[in-house]
Order: sequence, then structure tokens, then C-alpha cells
Amino acid sequence: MRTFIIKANEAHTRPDFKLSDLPGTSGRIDILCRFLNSAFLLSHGFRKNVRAWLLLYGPPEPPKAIRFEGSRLKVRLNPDERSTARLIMKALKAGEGLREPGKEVEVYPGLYVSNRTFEDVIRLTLKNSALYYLHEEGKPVEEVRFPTNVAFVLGDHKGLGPEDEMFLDGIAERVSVGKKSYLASHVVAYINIFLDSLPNPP
Ligand SMILES: C[S@+](CC[C@H](N)C(=O)[O-])C[C@H]1O[C@@H](n2cnc3c(N)ncnc32)[C@H](O)[C@@H]1O
Repeated sequence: MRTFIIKANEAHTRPDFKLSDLPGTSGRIDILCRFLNSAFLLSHGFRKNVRAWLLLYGPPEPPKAIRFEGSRLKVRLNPDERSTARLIMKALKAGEGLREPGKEVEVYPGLYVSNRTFEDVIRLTLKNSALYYLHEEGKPVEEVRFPTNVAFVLGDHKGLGPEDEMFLDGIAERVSVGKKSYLASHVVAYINIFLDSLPNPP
């Protein structure tokens, strides 16, 4: 089982953005769409063994946590950003008015929204997965021995802040795919392809 978690510092938490201008109006939800594309899509296929969390911290109602559960997802994820952004919009719409922090609403089978925080999701994930923080200065990915259930945390265009990093210290090993700073979606694609190449892939 593979889990990918991305914290999006400015991603809007209401469906108030334009599908025709995601980078300019949504707080970079376009990055989240590409992230989902890399997490789930194969050419002519879909990775059912993947769970992805989008943690949105932009205006006006942060936080919102959107969970895509590959094993249960019934809606189609397409390669284009626009249709994926529409799913995110649907989830944000379903999450409007949510008050209880722990309550998750099912938007479609396999797609959920809640008010869970970054810390809530990390704690939940740690219950059944080894946690890795994807970071340029981490241990080279080729040197890590991955167990059956793995979870990877990434930042968005701003990266993770010092408080998030402090929270992850001691609970998430830093892992690198290279010294350069790559696009979040490229890092996820690289990790998926690297894990696929292992004799017993998670
Ligand atoms: C700051 S990068 C760039 C975001 C970019 N603007 C985009 O469109 O995706 C996003 C995240 O990718 C991860 N990342 C980038 N380069 C990496 C590397 N060489 N090794 C491991 N993780 C990396 C980090 O978690 C980082 O916070």
C-alpha cells in the first residue's frame, strides 16, 4: 500500500476558483491535479494500491483534507487537470459547513472530505505505514529498504514550513530522489516507478 500526502499552503478551501485559470485563481490547485495524476495513473491503467491525501490550507476555511482511496474510487480520474479540479471542487462543495474535525463526508465512493489537519492525517497514517518526508537533502531513495506499507509527505510550491518539519522530525525519515528541487508530481511519479522496480513492491 502506498500513501502520498501533499500539504498545499495556499490551495483554496471553497470551490470559488475558475477551472479555466487554476494557477491564477485557486492557490495552485493545478499542482494537486498533477500530483493526483502521478499518484494514480498508468497508461491504460489505475493504481488501486494508492491512497492520496490533499491537505488544503488556503482561504477561506482551512484546513480541508480530501482523501482519494484507490481501492474504492468509482469516479474516473482522467489525465487532464480540468476534470480532476472539478472533482476537488465537488469535494470542497460537499465539505462546506462541515464543523466536526474528525467527521469525513463521502463525496463519491472512494472520495472523501473532512476538516482534518496535517497533523491528524500524519498521526492516522503512522498507525499502519512507515512515513517518509520527500526532501532534496534526504537519504537517496535507492538506499532505503521500504516495508509493505509506505507513506510519503511532500510540500507544494512553497514547501513545508518549519513547524511542519519540526512535527515530522523523528517520525518521518527524509528521502531524496536527487539534489535538485523537482516538481511535486515528478517526484511522485519517480517514487511510484522506483517502487514498481523493487522485487517486492509496496
Ligand atoms: C518545492 S517542490 C516544487 C513544487 C512545484 N512548484 C510544483 O509545481 O510541483 C515540491 C515538493 O517536492 C518535494 N521534492 C522536490 N524535489 C525533491 C527531491 N529532489 N527529492 C525529494 N523530494 C523533493 C519536496 O517535498 C517539495 O516540498
